[in-house]
Amino acid sequence: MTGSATYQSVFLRDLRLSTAHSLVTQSGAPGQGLPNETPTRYLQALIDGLCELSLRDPLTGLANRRHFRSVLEREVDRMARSGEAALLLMLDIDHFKKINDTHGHIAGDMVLQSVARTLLGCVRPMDTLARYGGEEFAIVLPSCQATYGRAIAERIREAVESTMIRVSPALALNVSVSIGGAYALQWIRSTTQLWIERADNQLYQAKSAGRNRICIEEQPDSTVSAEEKSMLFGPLSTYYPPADVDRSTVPLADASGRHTGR
Ligand SMILES: Nc1nc2c(ncn2[C@@H]2O[C@H](COP(=O)(O)OP(=O)(O)OP(=O)(O)O)[C@@H](O)[C@H]2O)c(=O)[nH]1
Repeated sequence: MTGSATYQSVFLRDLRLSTAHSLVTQSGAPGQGLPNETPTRYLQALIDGLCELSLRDPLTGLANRRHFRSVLEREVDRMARSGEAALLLMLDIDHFKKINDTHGHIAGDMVLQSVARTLLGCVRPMDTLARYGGEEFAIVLPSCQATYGRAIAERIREAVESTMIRVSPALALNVSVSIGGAYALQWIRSTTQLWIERADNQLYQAKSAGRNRICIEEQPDSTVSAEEKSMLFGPLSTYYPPADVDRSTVPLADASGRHTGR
């Protein structure tokens, strides 16, 4: 569900360039001021604008779930190569149904937009913030040391809790969020699905423990031996150094983390 927008059936025969033009110019996406010096430049800008739109959640303007999943895939890949820690936070607005039920769906939408703005103010340009579902948001924080994760999540929790949201001239609301977090493990090839499940599991615990709180998965002990590491990384290589090469100087893994023998 994506807010209170009225959905109409779309007939392919009715789709016109002018429809795409209106969509892009009204969205605030890049390409909003479409250049018209040449047809090629115009069409390229229009396509760029449509591509940008396809990655965004229409209500909040944040990355949508599909885009977030692809960012997460890239992050898992990048992390397997660089070995830098990355944190995934899943956030859910507490008792959001009550807001809809008490103040109406439009007020609920305004709360979602306000929380999105608050979250945007808490993250770095390199982080990706998405609306993951109805009242659920997700943030992936690359290069995030384990010691900082809780402090960042706490800053986010406090920022949401302390923001008053004016939904009408006579009414301001404030909401809280529960946050679950998990680090991608540097020495195990994680999958995005597993990573999300681990963070979601922490979110569930934050909700169960009373809401408006943070649960971050303990970092498992990563001081594994070189031998354990070599068993964890990929298939065993068939490469063995020639007999005259000192085997102790041959690296266990290449720059991409691929096992190279020994
Ligand atoms: N206004 C609005 N409401 C939405 C949207 N998407 C989902 N919702 C509502 O979000 C509510 C989610 O309610 P629940 O899943 O019961 O969760 P909750 O009330 O926040 O309770 P807890 O998560 O357990 O604290 C439902 O009432 C949905 O209708 C949206 O785009 N706009």
